[in-house]
Amino acid sequence: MAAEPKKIIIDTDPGIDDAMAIFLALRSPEVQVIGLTTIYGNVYTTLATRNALHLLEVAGRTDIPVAEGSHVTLTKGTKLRVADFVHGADGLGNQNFPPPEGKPIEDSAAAFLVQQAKLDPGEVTVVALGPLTNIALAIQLDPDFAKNIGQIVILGGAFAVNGNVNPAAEANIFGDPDAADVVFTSGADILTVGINVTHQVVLTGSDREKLASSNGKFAQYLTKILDLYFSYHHEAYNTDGVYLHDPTAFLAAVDPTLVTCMEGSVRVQTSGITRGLTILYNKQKRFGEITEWSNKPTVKVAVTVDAPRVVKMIMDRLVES
Ligand SMILES: O=c1[nH]cnc2c1ncn2[C@@H]1O[C@H](CO)[C@@H](O)[C@H]1O
Repeated sequence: MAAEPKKIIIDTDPGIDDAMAIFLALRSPEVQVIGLTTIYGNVYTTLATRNALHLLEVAGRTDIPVAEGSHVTLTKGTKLRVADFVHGADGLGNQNFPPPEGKPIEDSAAAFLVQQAKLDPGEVTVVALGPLTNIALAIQLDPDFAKNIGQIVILGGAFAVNGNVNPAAEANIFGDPDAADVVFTSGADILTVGINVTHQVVLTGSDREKLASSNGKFAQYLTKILDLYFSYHHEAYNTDGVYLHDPTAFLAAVDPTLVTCMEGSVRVQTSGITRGLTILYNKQKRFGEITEWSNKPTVKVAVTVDAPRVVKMIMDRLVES
């Protein structure tokens, strides 16, 4: 008998690769998407909510609730960095889609996360695709959240490689380093997939052509919005291909055998020129003194990925009509 689908909540800032991950999730029999929560990152939170509702309408899945997340960082910062130069002013490749008809639910993202984790302790997975503010707020709102939530799979960090905002920091961690440090040290069951891994998972120009020639609804939609993402990657990285950040993190939540991990404590630099830097203590040295990593709960950090298998899964599920 097939296992019950895993309940997941996607915390998202859509976002072109977020749209891919959401559609992929809706095509994945291993999971049941029980909600989307929104956050700033690729766009501001208001637009993230609008895009989340829009994507569910495109998919014909308006039964899935959307809970709006924080408009400010954990420390109430309002100077947010949004990546409209990557995703377009509308977050979805400047396609001028009509506004959604639906509305978010009354509960905030953090309240929704707390409530769902409590309803089904140990059974809900959060796939966090943006800055970690909502997750940190949930941890602060309910001391049992870290214990109640099944697993938190994070797209975030740059472990022993350069960042994508600057040489130190990856965009999601840079978006709210204080929140990230709260989440990594919370004791929850955490798997983080950083750009050290996602930069190995590339959708090529010829993959995009395959999507374009499929009659599938998602394939057609994604072909349109991917244009801008390709141009950005061409400019920034000189490649004819795009990094599949969010879909890779989602698939790691579905099938952990797609990645291999190291386990240790992760701390985040919250100030100075390396703000947003993620450092994993790999436990190989027993330090003679107490450090900021000592006695912190451990998390899993993805270090290798079966990129061909990930790309194939993404293509198979999105090309299908
Ligand atoms: O150069 C960049 N600056 C900011 N965000 C980026 C950049 N490149 C990609 N992303 C976005 O940030 C997440 C991965 O870090 C992904 O959502 C990706 O689309």
